[in-house]
Amino acid sequence: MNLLDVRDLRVSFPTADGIVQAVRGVSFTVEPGRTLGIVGESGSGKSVSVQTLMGLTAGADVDGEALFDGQDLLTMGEREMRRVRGAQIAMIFQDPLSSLHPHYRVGWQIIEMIREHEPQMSKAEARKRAIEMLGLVGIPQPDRRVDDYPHQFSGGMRQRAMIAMGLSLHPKLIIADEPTTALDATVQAQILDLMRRLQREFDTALIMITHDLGVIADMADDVLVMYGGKAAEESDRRTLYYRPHHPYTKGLLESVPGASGAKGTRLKPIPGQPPSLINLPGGCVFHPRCEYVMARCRTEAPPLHAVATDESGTDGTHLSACWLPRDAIGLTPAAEEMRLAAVTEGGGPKANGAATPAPKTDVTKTDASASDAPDASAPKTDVSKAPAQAEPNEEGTE
Ligand SMILES: Nc1ncnc2c1ncn2[C@@H]1O[C@H](COP(=O)(O)OP(=O)(O)OP(=O)(O)O)[C@@H](O)[C@H]1O
Repeated sequence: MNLLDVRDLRVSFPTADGIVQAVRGVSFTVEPGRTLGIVGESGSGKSVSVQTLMGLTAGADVDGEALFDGQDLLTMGEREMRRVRGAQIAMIFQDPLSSLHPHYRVGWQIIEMIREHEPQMSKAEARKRAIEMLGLVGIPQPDRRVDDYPHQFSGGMRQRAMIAMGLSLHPKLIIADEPTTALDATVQAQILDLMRRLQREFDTALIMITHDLGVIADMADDVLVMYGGKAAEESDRRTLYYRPHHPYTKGLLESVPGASGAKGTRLKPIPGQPPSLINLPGGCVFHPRCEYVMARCRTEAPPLHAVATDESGTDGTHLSACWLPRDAIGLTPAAEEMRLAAVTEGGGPKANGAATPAPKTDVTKTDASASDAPDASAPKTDVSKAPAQAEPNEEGTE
């Protein structure tokens, strides 16, 4: 049974400039003990999706359903939500100081959190648990460091302390939002390793939000690729890396060294910028940047639908929101031929390796003032990290 079942989540923010449609109908599930990686460029709606689940998007208009252990997080009262937050769902952020208060000792903060959720526990017992947890996450001399202030810890230690705090109540689900982005590569690898180890030990489910495909390759069982507030593609990690269907996923893989299943190919950044979430382009939201754009892409938004999982067809677990043929998966010459043939037949310009921005007159607007040209307020592309080893960490390649 799914631990978390998010259905058709929609989140928008009314602002002076217009309505920011941050999340536009996203569905995903997380099973106990498994890791869902959510990946996409800056501004694709990753953080807003999970913050909404935790009741942390004040002022937003929210719609949809998010069943956690059968209970809808989106309709939960604040009191109930406070019980769930921390005890059942823990959040780990990029900046540990967003969780650790600089003026209080690290251990005291962990102890307070434990006692808030388990008031029957004595201070001494809670302190013992805090020391145990700090030891478990690799803080040296935890019985002494428990009395340190956050500034006495290095960045990596603070991140470890936040993980210790997150895990001290043995939550069923951890949501980690770019947990290692601010850390150098060695510390990042140690922290990810630690999270994997603890996850196995406690059988915790994990949602890992990142723009770094290397982190996804290291950690995720399943992957949700987001673009413009929507799911572009969903599958298990291996299918995503070796048999991507959506041109956006393919573009992400081709823009990161070592991430693409095709060896020896040249790096190719995705041209253009993500769309403004106030003025979304009509049709497929990715079409202004897509090298395989066809006539219908400019007017009809493709639904997320099952595409081929491998050569034998679909098993229903590989979903993509793209009009290209269902069998056009992967980075092989045969798949590329299939895509190019579809583009020719579909009335698009011949794909020549460069994005072909759609002419403005062709675009069906989502509202009267909409423009397909990304505007200045559009977030910048930031899937730019170059992980040393960005392939799925399992044996065998194809
Ligand atoms: N409170 C808010 N009011 C208005 N717009 C918001 C608010 N919070 C987020 N947004 C907008 O929602 C969109 C999605 O933001 P989100 O933080 O989810 O993106 P992301 O994919 O997590 O990117 P990043 O990796 O940069 O955090 C962005 O355009 C952002 O500016």
